[in-house]
Amino acid sequence: MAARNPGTDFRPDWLEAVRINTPATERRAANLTTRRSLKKNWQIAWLLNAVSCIDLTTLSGDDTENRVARLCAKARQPIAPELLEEIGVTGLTTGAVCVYPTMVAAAKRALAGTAIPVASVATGFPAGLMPLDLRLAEIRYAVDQGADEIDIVISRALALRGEWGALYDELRAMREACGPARMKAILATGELKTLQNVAKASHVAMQAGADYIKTSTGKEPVNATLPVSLTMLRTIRDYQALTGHKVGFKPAGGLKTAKDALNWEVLMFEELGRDWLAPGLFRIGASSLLGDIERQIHHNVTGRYAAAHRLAAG
Ligand SMILES: O=C[C@H](O)COP(=O)(O)O
Repeated sequence: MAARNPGTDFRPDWLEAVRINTPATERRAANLTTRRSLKKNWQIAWLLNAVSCIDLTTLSGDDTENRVARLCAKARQPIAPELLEEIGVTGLTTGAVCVYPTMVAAAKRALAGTAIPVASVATGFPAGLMPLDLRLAEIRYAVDQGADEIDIVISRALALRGEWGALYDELRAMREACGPARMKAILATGELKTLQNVAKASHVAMQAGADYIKTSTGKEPVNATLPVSLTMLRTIRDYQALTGHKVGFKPAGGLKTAKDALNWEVLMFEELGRDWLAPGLFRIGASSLLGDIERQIHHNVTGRYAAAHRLAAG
């Protein structure tokens, strides 16, 4: 695990220095994913790495303890063992599981004896439209239930009004409420209107001590995109240059295909380097990505596509 980001005092001067060239960002994001083509063995390695970085997620109104237990079984054994045996891989798990606060205890029980962390969303996920004291209480509840990581949502209204100091204060209080649990700050970038706002919100979250910055809840009309991710990765790079602290990144929402996973890994590698390709600094938030990755690995290993029912991951 990477050392935690302690955050800094609020530094509005760092926000004022933010400059975004939107067309150039879009071009770079488009080029990055077309340039690199991965050979079969490398593709298997990158796909396995992606699995180890997945926050395997269920965030549905009809979640039950049984569904969470099934999700945790997949987190423990994300890829069919006979496939892994063929390529000599052991001990592969997902990066974490991610659930609602009332499901944390069930997830902890189902993952007992493993090192797989349980992440809980909190702070009135997904909209965050609750009084701050209730949002903080929800964080404390989830930590008390055993959550190792907390995925909080930012107040979009504060970002849209440019009230960055107020946003910093809220996020700092959330970071404190998290205690030993790592904090992932969800920016809900699809609702922030401009890349400039995305970059500024990223800075504020890191200054407040976020351990990861995360694009989306999965519930906005527009979730993770490559240009938004590129913008966030560059603020992570700036923040490291300014403070020496490494902050993680979590794209989330709508990532469903092996190709998506590879695209985001390439983006991480090109912009931040190898250190950011491990679960301590990279997570992929996804409820329905694992199945396609497993199909792709099966295809690369055996030369044919498996019928969906033959694979452990749905
Ligand atoms: O944080 C994770 C997201 O909820 C996952 O979104 P998804 O259901 O579109 O994969």
